[in-house]
Amino acid sequence: MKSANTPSILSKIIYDKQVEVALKKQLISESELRAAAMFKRSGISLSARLRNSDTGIIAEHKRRSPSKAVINQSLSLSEVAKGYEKAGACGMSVLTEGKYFGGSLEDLQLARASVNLPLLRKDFISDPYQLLEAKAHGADVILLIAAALSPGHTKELALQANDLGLEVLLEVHTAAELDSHLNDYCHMVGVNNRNLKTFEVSVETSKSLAEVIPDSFVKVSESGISDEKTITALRPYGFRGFLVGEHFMRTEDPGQTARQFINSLKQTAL
Ligand SMILES: O=C(O)c1ccccc1NCC(=O)[C@H](O)[C@H](O)COP(=O)(O)O
Repeated sequence: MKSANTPSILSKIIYDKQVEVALKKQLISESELRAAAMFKRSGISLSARLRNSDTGIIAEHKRRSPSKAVINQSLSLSEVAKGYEKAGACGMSVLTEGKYFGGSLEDLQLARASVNLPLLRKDFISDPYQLLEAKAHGADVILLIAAALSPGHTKELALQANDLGLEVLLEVHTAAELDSHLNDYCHMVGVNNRNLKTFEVSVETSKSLAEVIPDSFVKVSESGISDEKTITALRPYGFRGFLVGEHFMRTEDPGQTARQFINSLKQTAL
């Protein structure tokens, strides 16, 4: 059993990420990142797409994870991205964390070159430098995880992201995190159904937090979604976005799996 002093997986990931960012800052300066062609690009709004969608799928590219180890390491990211776009996903989430998820910023850049979907940089962000990286590699949205940041830090990063033309998805696990961290620079609130200490997944987490998320923010349910019924059960709670990773990525053709999933959702929306 873990003692109270055992660092959680989230604090380990954040610590490693901060070390990595400190090294990267020595290799690539902020002004080099700002000089990237992508800096001139106008972002695509994921929140607007979710508000106007009957299905609301944000399809994720995820090779492995702390909870599942290997999911799928043999796919072409470009083919996965094109498959998701063809399937009718509202947006794509690209895990750019390397050590625990097997992703990279090159994955984000390749996704940008492959599709016109809004792209979420899914990573563990605690430094403004990472916002510049996200913009320079073609992201439209960044994730801020309340459990990993103080409320003040969250607000600062969200404001800086907005200044770069990036939308913000704030991830919460509890009503207390929502209460302390939500600010006007966020566009979407993602309720993570995965407990990052035990890795247990329960969509009840989304249901229980739905009513405390103000309607001005797009509600997104994240993790552990593997059937259409879960989505039809979450819609009456006001959820408009559904982040799906493993369910698509564990198949040989994630785009095709996403297409069947989205088509079946469209049938139920009729
Ligand atoms: O997925 C994990 O094991 C994990 C562990 C620790 C921190 C974050 C983690 N996942 C990131 C995500 O938020 C999910 O990739 C995303 O919500 C999709 O979840 P799923 O559909 O269950 O793959």
